[in-house]
Amino acid sequence: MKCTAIVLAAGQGKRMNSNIQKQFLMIKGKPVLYYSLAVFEQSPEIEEIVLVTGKDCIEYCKKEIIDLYGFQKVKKIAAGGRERYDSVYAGLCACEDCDYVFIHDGARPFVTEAMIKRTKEAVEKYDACIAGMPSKDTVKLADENGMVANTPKRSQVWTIQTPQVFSYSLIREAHEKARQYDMKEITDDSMLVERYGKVPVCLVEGAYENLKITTPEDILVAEKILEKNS
Ligand SMILES: Nc1ccn([C@@H]2O[C@H](COP(=O)(O)OP(=O)(O)OP(=O)(O)O)[C@@H](O)[C@H]2O)c(=O)n1
Ligand SMILES: C[C@](O)(CO)[C@H](O)COP(=O)(O)O
Repeated sequence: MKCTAIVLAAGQGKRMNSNIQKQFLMIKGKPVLYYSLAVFEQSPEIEEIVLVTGKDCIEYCKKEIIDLYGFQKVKKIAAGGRERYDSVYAGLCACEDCDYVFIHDGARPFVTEAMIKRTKEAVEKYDACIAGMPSKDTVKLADENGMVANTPKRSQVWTIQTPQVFSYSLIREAHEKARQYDMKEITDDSMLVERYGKVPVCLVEGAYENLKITTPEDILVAEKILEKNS
């Protein structure tokens, strides 16, 4: 079974408020994007990596990341799109003969081999699975006036991460279908399978450390995690 990782690095990082896109910011001397690529590169489960980045960043990624760190499994670099789902779709179109696809945010440097193994086992059984963790906080749903509408039971609330792993045909078809409609509320790939995929999506343990670098304080947390793990 051929497993391909699509690593997303085409976002603008507006919430980071930095003139360098967050996936290229340095943490402990290496770009954020390096860390997840290195885990997929080393993983015996992953045969190929498709990197998705901005059209203007393809040359930079080739020279300063893929060649510099010697990533052999990055077989394709695709140009991403305006929204995350456009970039995922570009990645899916660049995959060749792939059975399972691991979709991962390049802005999440702390994916691990254990997560890859757990999601691989789950996808073989269910065709669709996503990494996440039970919510540590109570979550409220708000109404349009900023008032509390509802409190879901915390034991049923998970915060969702990547990798999100699917059988290739299932996620490709879900994306094709969704592209016929308004996708503005779509923030992850699981939502497309939930709507169009007709199979339940399995939740798999990720890690609280598997944070997405989103705002400036996340860089400080990421540095601390790297120090602890080194
Ligand atoms: N058009 C896009 C938007 C996002 N991403 C990627 O998807 C991941 C998660 O997205 P997010 O944290 O929302 O990144 P940005 O869109 O870059 O951030 P922001 O929303 O703050 O602009 C990141 O690795 C980002 O590079 C992408 O490849 N293409
Ligand atoms: C897919 C995702 O990482 C799940 O948490 C996330 O939804 C992508 O980024 P965003 O911050 O929601 O745009």
